[in-house]
Amino acid sequence: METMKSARKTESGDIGSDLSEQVKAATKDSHVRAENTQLMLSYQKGHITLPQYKVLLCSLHEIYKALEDELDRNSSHPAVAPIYFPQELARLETLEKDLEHFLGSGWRKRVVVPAATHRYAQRLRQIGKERPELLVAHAYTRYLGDLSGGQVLGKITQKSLGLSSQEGLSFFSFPGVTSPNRFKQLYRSRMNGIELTAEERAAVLEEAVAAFELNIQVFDDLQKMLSVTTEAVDQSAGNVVRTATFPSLPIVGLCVALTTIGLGIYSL
Ligand code: HEM
Repeated sequence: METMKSARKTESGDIGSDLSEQVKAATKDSHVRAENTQLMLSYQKGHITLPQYKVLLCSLHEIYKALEDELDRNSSHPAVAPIYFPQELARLETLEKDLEHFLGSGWRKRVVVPAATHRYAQRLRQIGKERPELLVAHAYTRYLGDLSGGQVLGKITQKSLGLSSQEGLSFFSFPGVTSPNRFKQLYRSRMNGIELTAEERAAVLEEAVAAFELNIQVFDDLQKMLSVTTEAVDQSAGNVVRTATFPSLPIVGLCVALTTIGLGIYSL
């Protein structure tokens, strides 16, 4: 197997031959773009509202359902097994708990996601079937992002929504991970141990950039949905959350009655 020794130089120095370093370098610009989407900027300013957060949870549910279905199905694939940590990382159940908390027991019938979320989930299912070695790019993008920004975002969410307890915030909690930094190191070393041909490695790097792009598109789609309402509020010169209709949104089974959306956010 090839290990691709050619190192590129950046302002921060040698990237080296480790997959984890190469992925980080390849997605550096995409990360800056993701951080600077309007939705992420709003989130960081603490401008998230409950209706907005519910819509975000719906999209995350769709994404993690596809990601974790495919990781589970391919858990013994040589490029998946080393980075398969369902006990420590799985988010699907936490999202379901949070959705039930915020939307009630009928939440499954009330989820709506924008087209970009649907495309993201489709991509995950496609590579899970056709090129499972690319799943590492998606798992890296979501889970290492969750572990990196999760604690801070959890606190911002709690404050923004005025929640007095941790209820509804399971998504940000990783009880199986004692130290996110140490776990990230372990995860990177597992990534670095995956044997890939040069072609596969190049495809993983490309897929990681695509994974960030899919996230950016989800944020932008959510932002567009939310801005419909913002305009309505602006016009009424009030602070009341208005009814918003999104005729182009495909309904994915369940949903948030999108009758009350302000503006919104992400996760990492
Ligand atoms: C509110 C916006 C965001 C902020 C403030 C933020 C901040 C950060 C910070 C501080 C780190 C740690 C960097 C380091 O350890 O060197 C990080 C890492 C990371 N973030 Fe974000 N992030 C944001 C959005 C996102 C999004 C939207 C994604 C992808 C969906 C993402 C994916 C990642 C990944 C994969 C890492 C791990 C990088 C690595 O160590 O290889 N982040 N982020």
